[in-house]
Amino acid sequence: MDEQREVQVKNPCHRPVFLILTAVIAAVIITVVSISVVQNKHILQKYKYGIVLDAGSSHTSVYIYEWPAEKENNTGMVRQTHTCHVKGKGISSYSTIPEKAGMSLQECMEEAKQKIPVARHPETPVYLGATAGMRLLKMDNEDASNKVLASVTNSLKKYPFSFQGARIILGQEEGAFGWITVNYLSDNFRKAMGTLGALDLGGASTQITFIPKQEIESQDNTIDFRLYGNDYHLYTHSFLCFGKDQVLRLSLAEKSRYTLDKNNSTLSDPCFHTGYNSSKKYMDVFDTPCVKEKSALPKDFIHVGLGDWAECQNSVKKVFDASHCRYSTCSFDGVFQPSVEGKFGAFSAFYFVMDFLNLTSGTLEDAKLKMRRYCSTPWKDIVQRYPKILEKYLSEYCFSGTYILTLLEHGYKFTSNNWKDIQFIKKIGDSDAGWTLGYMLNLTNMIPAEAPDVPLMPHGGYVSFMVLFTLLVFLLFFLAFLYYRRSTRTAQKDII
Ligand SMILES: O=c1[nH]cnc2c1ncn2[C@@H]1O[C@H](COP(=O)(O)OP(=O)(O)O)[C@@H](O)[C@H]1O
Ligand SMILES: [Ca+2]
Repeated sequence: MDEQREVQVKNPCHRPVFLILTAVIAAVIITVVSISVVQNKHILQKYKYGIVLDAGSSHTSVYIYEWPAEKENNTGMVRQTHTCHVKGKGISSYSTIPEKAGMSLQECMEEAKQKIPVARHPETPVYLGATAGMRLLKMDNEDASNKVLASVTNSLKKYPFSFQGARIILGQEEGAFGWITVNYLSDNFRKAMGTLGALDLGGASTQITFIPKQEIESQDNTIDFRLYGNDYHLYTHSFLCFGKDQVLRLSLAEKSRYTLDKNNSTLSDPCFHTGYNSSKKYMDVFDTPCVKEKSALPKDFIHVGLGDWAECQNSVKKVFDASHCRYSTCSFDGVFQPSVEGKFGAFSAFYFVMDFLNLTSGTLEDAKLKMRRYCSTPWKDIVQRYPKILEKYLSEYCFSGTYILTLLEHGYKFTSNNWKDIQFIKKIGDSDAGWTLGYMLNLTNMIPAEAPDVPLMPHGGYVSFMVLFTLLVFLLFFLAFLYYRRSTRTAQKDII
């Protein structure tokens, strides 16, 4: 008995008080750690979806976006999860059979139904934005353009989503929302450390948008945003008829005035490869409001290539009218433009063409040299080298590349010095660069004017802090206990 009592005195860990204390501390640690892990962590990650149809002049694409429901206002949370390219041409090509415009969207919309969870269908917004092809159709035949819009509206209403409207967006919106997209995806709004200008090239129009250093002298070219607590004063301009397909028509129309042969049936063109020879129709050139002066081309003509880059550039330059400007500086056609400033993202056809021609890096001089070489390559060699590329695209790359270099250098006034500031991009992360994401973010109010309140520390940091803090408390208890034990032993020894 005496021995047992002695052991109990020697080993205070067996004291009930100590055991209870240890249990309480352990319980406290487990509780604190569990609470910190669960706190702020969402039990189920729910996703929301949005669908935007980009009804371009050449074709329509359907984009599906996804974002975590509870992080709606955090920048960079929305990503593109699926893209569907509608078969056939753009909706404006259905002007004589408008009912087919709506039908053309069915396949991609069925695909969207499969991709988005059924439970989310009713709350998923669907937007259709039509760009320059429909702007031109409206100029030409407003009734036809209304019928095409009615047809796509009817078709989209039949799906279980929340249809939010089909409309022709303004050129300024196309430019500004493209700018929002590239800056949102680059996380520039949160960082607030400078923004990326946006250059979009389509088939029927082209847009330039950036924050200039100079004052914006024309009201038509300004657009203001307040995003995440910062004010942005943008310069933007959309050039209708300066998309690459319309400029090709303009330049063919121009050439037809002086290069037709005696029989008026052969049109010689320095922007097409030697040996290229294709039968085309008068309508292919003149059936557009962009070509104002209709000339003497016959109903059918032969388009013949000359493969001469320098001559091609001379002919393309004629498309830019630099004869008048009522501001301190202009790009072309009397449009005000301040000096280009900062870095730019150039996407859509800027990317397709420059990527194909291998011109997405290097100097402006390199690009010109490569173009000279490429345009002088005979057509039969080009066809042999790229057997898988669609002939329509392939035959036009010499023209399109020349047009892009001329637009950037002589139109927007980029120079050899700031050429490197243009980045040719298709995607940023998973998402395509283009106006659609910015359009949806704006319409769903997903970029707030003021920066949302953020917790003091991120979730991971908060958990680590709580764990370390609890361990520290535990250690202090332990040290206090050691100190208590040592002092009781010393007291016992003193008694003995
Ligand atoms: O793979 C490609 N190579 C070259 N051009 C392409 C390719 N894919 C699309 N494009 C071109 O990109 C342009 C897209 O224009 P879009 O249809 O968006 O017109 P818009 O923006 O003027 O309304 C068209 O000129 C189309 O031919
Ligand atoms: Ca476009």
